[in-house]
Amino acid sequence: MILEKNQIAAAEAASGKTETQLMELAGKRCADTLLHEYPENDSFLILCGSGNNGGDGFVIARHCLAANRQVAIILMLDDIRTPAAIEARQKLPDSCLIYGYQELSETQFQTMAQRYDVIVDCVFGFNFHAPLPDFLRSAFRWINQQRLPVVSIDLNSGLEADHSLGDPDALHSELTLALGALKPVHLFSREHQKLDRLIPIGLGFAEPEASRWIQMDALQVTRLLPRLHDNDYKNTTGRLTVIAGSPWMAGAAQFNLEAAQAMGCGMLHALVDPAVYPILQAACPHIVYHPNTLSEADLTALLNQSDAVAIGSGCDHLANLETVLERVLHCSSVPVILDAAALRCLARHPEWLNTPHGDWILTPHVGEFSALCGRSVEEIQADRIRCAEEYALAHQVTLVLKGADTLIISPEGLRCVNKTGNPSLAKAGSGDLLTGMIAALAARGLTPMEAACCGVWLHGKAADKAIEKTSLYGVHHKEILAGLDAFLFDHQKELWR
Ligand SMILES: NC(=O)C1=CN([C@@H]2O[C@H](COP(=O)(O)OP(=O)(O)OC[C@H]3O[C@@H](n4cnc5c(N)ncnc54)[C@H](OP(=O)(O)O)[C@@H]3O)[C@@H](O)[C@H]2O)[C@@H](O)CC1
Ligand SMILES: Nc1ncnc2c1ncn2[C@@H]1O[C@H](COP(=O)(O)OP(=O)(O)O)[C@@H](O)[C@H]1O
Repeated sequence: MILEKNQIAAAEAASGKTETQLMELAGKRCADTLLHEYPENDSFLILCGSGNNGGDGFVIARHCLAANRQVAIILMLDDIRTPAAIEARQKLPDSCLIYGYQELSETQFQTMAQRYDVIVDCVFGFNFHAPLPDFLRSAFRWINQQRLPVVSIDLNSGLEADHSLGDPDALHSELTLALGALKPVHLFSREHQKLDRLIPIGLGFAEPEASRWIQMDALQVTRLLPRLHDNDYKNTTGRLTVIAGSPWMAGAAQFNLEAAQAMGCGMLHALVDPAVYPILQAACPHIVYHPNTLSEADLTALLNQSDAVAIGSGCDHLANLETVLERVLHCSSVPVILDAAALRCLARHPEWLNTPHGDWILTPHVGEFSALCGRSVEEIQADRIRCAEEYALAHQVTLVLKGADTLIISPEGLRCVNKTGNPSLAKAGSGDLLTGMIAALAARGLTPMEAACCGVWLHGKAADKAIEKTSLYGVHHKEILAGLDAFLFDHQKELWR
């Protein structure tokens, strides 16, 4: 379950518990987790803020003291502002060591931070808004530089709940305990590398009725995957046209085609530069090839017989890419998946986006997205959700912003952050496989958002399966496709009707 900041109050009210009761529950469960995760003689230094996140810290301190752990609290901000936190502070035993950060010298703070085994970060929770005040920034920067073990409660202090990042000096944690539900920022843990491990702490919240967040899992993906029927034949199992590859880059087309085939696409056509045709014919003999110099009428006829079109992977040296792309974008009534060179071409022709168009799925990595939206890579990475959403809504496209935590946004603003995959995918060619997979799913009749979410999830899952048998270094396209096949084989019964 994912809750945005403005949905939390409703979840809290629907739980039937008061703020104090929720804090007691959260604090107890966090303390139990800490006591379980860290050995008996480990001590805790709890950094508390002025809100309820700080209140959680007081409850945690009380339970850790009761378990005979060595505990000290540092009040990082001057006042305690919320009634529940004030109440939790009052319940602390007199024996609890409590210091005010402003009263400690820098050296005293640093000595304490190093003397305790674990720093528990209860400075800011979901109501933090960047930037960090300077006095905290220097403390956080120092803790991060020393790589001290930090456990963050709910959110790493300095991260913003609804955005993909927050302040660049947000605390880095080795463990974060997410309270009640995941917040959007938790989904970007690999992308911003602010936390190593996440444990959700349940508080009995119910799923919100309307959510913009789509969560994919094996069940959801197998529910969406097209079924094969006994009487199917090649034209009922997805007709896909792939426009890919060019001299010196034949492999991209091969990867598109092999991935689409592995995804069950029945009829594959490929429009390619004649120079790469002999290579592709040898690698993928089951495809029907056409030269990229096809007449306008023949290209239109080909598009009319397709259920989806993929264009751009490895097309960097395709002489007439611009003409072909313009034709595809304006004549095709079926979903078009744009990758790599097609995205760069689209960036040079923003006017194409501003005319009414069909279903387009754009699959940029952050560099390609930077060219498309005119923002710097740093600006996008600092707020991937906002940048991607503004673009998808303004241009009415399905956007697949690739990366370690690929973000998918529909033209209506539905969002999905993918959690499958691993760094074995950080290799040239991985994106070409993804394009083939999404395109095949779109050709099989999934909506653009379904095809994108399913394709990205399966691509990551295939890589996760691949590293069960091959080293991270050694995974290449064959191992990924074998991983995909292994997943589909596991679900064979559900896919055959
Ligand atoms: N319902 C639940 O799910 C449960 C929630 N629980 C816990 O409550 C937490 C949320 O608590 P919260 O609402 O009190 O906010 P929290 O983030 O602790 O602090 C906000 C304070 O920080 C301040 N502040 C913000 N930015 C700042 C800045 N840049 N620089 C300086 N100050 C800044 C801000 O001041 P303001 O901006 O409003 O003036 C305000 O005073 C949540 O994360 C979880 O841990 C659990 O107890 C139980 C169940
Ligand atoms: N560290 C990672 N963890 C998970 N997925 C990754 C990681 N690095 C790359 N990927 C995925 O691999 C693919 C790489 O695509 P791209 O950068 O376009 O490469 P290319 O075009 O060379 O094939 C994307 O789907 C991306 O999300």
